[in-house]
Amino acid sequence: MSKRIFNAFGFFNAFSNNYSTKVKHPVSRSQVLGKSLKYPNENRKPRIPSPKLKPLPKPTGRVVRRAKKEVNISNRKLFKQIEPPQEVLKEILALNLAKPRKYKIGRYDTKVAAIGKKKLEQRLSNVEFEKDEHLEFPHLSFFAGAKVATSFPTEKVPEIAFVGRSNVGKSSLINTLADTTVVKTSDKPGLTQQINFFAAGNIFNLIDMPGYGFAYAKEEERLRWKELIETYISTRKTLKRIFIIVDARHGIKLEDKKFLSMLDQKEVEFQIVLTKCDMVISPELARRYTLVKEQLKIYRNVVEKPLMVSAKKNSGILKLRNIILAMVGGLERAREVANRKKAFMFTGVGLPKKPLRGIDGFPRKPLPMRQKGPSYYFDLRKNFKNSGKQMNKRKKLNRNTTLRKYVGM
Ligand SMILES: Nc1nc2c(ncn2[C@@H]2O[C@H](COP(=O)(O)OP(=O)(O)OP(=O)(O)O)[C@@H](O)[C@H]2O)c(=O)[nH]1
Ligand SMILES: [Mg+2]
Repeated sequence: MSKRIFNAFGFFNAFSNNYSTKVKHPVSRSQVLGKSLKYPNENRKPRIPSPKLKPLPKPTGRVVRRAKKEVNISNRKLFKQIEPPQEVLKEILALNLAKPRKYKIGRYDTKVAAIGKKKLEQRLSNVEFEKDEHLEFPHLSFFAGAKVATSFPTEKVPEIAFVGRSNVGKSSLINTLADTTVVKTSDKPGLTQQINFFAAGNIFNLIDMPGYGFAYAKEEERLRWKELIETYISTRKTLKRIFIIVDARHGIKLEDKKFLSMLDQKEVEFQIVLTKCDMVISPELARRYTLVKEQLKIYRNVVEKPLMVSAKKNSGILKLRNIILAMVGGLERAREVANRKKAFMFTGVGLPKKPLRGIDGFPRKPLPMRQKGPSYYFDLRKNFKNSGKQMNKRKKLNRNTTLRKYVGM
């Protein structure tokens, strides 16, 4: 019996440190008083419990929860503890960057969402925010693709490169930036498999790189891309800046860190751009921005603050555009063209429908408006239309091509 009681005490002491709400008191009263569980009717001499065995105070749920929090704190919880800065929230709101919150209360959705936005606007009304100037970007055209370092084009004009993990949105960002669709994009990682050179007028080049990290391509192929990127970065003299594109949902990953360390070694300046911001709600985005800013403190070659953009919603693009134009010395020309375009919007005169590209890639000064009225080509088209019935198919086709040549259809 003494052995059993000894065991029971040991058990009790073990539990007294690690208490849980749901576990009952492990030692029954009968055990403490010396009654056998096997033979409950057997009367034994009751033992006086030692003063150490006083019943413990009942643990509350709060105590248990606090103890757990201190032990297992996940990265996600740490991330949630970051206080979103007011000026960042204001910027996100002003640029319409983030994803709108979803409210699951039926038909009152939009109303409640609007109230939420209004409240946020009120709270941030006294926070200062600098607006970006609207500038025109020169015409973008593909002129070279390099799979090996020997096929890099000659170094003539300043170059700006876009690098990042696969499928992060590098190609989409270049498209939105230049307001075109010349760069191919895909939702499958690994579409861009060579270094693509795009000429922005004859002022500067934009470089679309293959991604690093996971992609639908062979391991050796990906290693080759990585080497190609590194060669480009270390040998190119005209390279002005590298924009590291980071997914705003995931932040800086291990591959990014390795790449940034490599840039630090090679003394190349870089700036971070958080993209796909339209897929994150505003407090999360503000937290992500703060965290990224903090993580960048260890790198020497990082320049300026990270940028937040959404290629899909075309928000936050102006700032990136202005930084690039300022770097390559195209700011004045871009401002002039933008002003001309603005004047056209007000008066309706000054610009032709299809922009005519000048030597610098910006739309050139429009030609004088043509006089309205029946022209030679107009009459030509009319004649063809009427006489079409009598013609055979081949003749008709031939005439149509001639017509197209004249009219420019
Ligand atoms: N919602 C949203 N989707 C985006 C944004 N930018 C890119 N995407 C999408 O992300 C996918 C990948 O875009 P890409 O531009 O091809 O990505 P990439 O970095 O060039 O990819 P690789 O060439 O394979 O390295 C496409 O499906 C895009 O539509 C964005 O700002 N918002
Ligand atoms: Mg791409």
